Amino acid sequence: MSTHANYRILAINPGSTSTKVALFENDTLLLQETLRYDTDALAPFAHVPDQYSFRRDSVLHWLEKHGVAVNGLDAVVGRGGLFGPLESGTYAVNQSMLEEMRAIGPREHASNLGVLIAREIAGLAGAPAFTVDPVTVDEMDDIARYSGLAGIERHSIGHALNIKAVARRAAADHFADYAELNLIIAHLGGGVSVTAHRHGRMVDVSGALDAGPFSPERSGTLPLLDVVELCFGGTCTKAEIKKKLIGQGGLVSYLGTNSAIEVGRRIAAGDSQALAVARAMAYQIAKEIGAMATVLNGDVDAIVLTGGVAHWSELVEWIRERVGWIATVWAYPGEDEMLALAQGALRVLRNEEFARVYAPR
Ligand SMILES: Nc1ncnc2c1ncn2[C@@H]1O[C@H](COP(=O)(O)OP(=O)(O)OP(=O)(O)O)[C@@H](O)[C@H]1O
Ligand SMILES: CCCC(=O)O
Repeated sequence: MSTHANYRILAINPGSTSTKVALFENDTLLLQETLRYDTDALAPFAHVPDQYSFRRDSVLHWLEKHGVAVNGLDAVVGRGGLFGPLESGTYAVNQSMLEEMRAIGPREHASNLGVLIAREIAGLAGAPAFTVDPVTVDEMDDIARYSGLAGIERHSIGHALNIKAVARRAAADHFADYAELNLIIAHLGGGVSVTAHRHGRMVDVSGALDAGPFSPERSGTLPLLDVVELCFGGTCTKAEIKKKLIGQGGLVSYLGTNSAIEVGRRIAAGDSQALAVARAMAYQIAKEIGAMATVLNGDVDAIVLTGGVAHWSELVEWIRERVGWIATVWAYPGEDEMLALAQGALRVLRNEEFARVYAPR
């Protein structure tokens, strides 16, 4: 029998067109929904922080609809956000975080709203607000920071929340501790992050937004001089170029869809272009995994594939064919970021971990 108290935890995960909400009792899911917003509903907001009240109200309405009393919550945990670089862990939401997440500018990202909404609802509940493994978790080795041009550094931006949760889960499933293993973990979602983990630290990250393999909707690394031409060719604005690279790159640019499921269907129907592009995406992912093997000096216990695209068994096989010689490949398809958020909060509520304090570096 458990000796723990029971904790009610609300988890909030804002994505570009939806906010996922979930209510947990400890790590048991009680309710979950994806609150989807029409393009029209978000269109009036010029900047991500402008969506704050609209999204907060949608979460409050959801709680009301399900008869969930706000003052019965023991913690609220929001996904974050493009903070400055920080260590992996659970953070108590503080003023520095709120200020950074309210800022308008180049670091706007839908997940920035997670801690803002969490802090306000936690305030109503008289409960703590947390965030867990934000997208800027940075445990990179210093050597990995060099880009090749003084003044520009490589940065650690990726799917840290799911990657860290899967790392712990995969290690436990194989009777090991994450801190004992050397792993390469690739999150294959709308964006792709390929990461090297040395004994529990994520020491290199391919860069989910602007580098690494192409993905369903991102271009990844591109030939630089062609990008310079694109920027100064006079045909696109800065915002259009960013959108081309981040929302309309990868599968979208080649095939007009960000759905790997749709690409699989086209291949099954004999579409040779879809097959060539999908094989190229697998090739680039495998190549980045190979690069991460060198980061770990070839001492790799396992390669872990996760995220929605890891459901695609054919693509997983194409990757395995190229990297299987490095280490065994474990597939953990999908993601459970809501559970990862709740578990991060729970570790702190149960005093298994301290809540970290964010201070911009
Ligand atoms: N069963 C499946 N077979 C093939 N592809 C799938 C399957 N399920 C989901 N996908 C693909 O996974 C991709 C979305 O992955 P996921 O849900 O992890 O991404 P996301 O949450 O939108 O973005 P990100 O993970 O970058 O934050 C889509 O291209 C989708 O078509
Ligand atoms: C940067 C990682 C999260 C995302 O895909 O936007």
